[in-house]
Amino acid sequence: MGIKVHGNPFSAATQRVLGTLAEKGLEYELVIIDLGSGQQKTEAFLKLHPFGQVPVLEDGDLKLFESRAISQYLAHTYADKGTPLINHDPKKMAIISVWTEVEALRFDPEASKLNYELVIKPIIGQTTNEAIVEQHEGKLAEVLDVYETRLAQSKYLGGDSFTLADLLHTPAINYLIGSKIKTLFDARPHVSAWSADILARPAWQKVVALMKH
Ligand SMILES: N[C@@H](CCC(=O)N[C@@H](CS)C(=O)NCC(=O)O)C(=O)O
Repeated sequence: MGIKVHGNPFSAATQRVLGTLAEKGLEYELVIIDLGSGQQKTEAFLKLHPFGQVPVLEDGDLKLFESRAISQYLAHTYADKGTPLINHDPKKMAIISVWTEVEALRFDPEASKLNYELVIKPIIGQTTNEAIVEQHEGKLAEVLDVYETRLAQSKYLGGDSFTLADLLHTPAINYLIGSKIKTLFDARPHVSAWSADILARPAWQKVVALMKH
């Protein structure tokens, strides 16, 4: 039995997993879950994901949820395939882990709220709350100041090469860059160059192509 992803090509969390699979050059089947109709909350789907969200990964008899845990699993299990997203040296891996934690705990809380207000709400016919945007824009700017300093010293967040630490950011940055928040990236030359670099990767472009079908 091959790899199966239950998700939606427009979901940033699903895209994290699809981006990892693409970097690893792994074949998979994407089972589309219709989030608009609430398919993720059906009894059948709750058996795969107890919180009723996407993505879910099935690899043989292993079933996983949480996109970052799935990406970690793929990076470790298929370490010798495609792009090496982790490092076997414990110190180098620790630095990658610092930045995967920063993504989850500092970057994403701001980025996902901004994406909800600026990207998702217009799609689902709701009005953007500008006060919420302003609040999280300020917080994201503070986070990106730290990234600017880091990326002035290191080509990628986790070190000299592209790793999971960079990859996990790609879906949210892809959406943010298409919104007015792009100015926060443009104002920081190293962040701007890094974002352009990770968005141009052929593996990410494969994920983008799935949104156009
Ligand atoms: N921390 C989770 C977040 C998953 C998540 O928020 N999924 C969204 C799509 S990006 C979802 O399923 N939304 C529908 C819902 O919550 O009902 C992960 O990284 O997998």
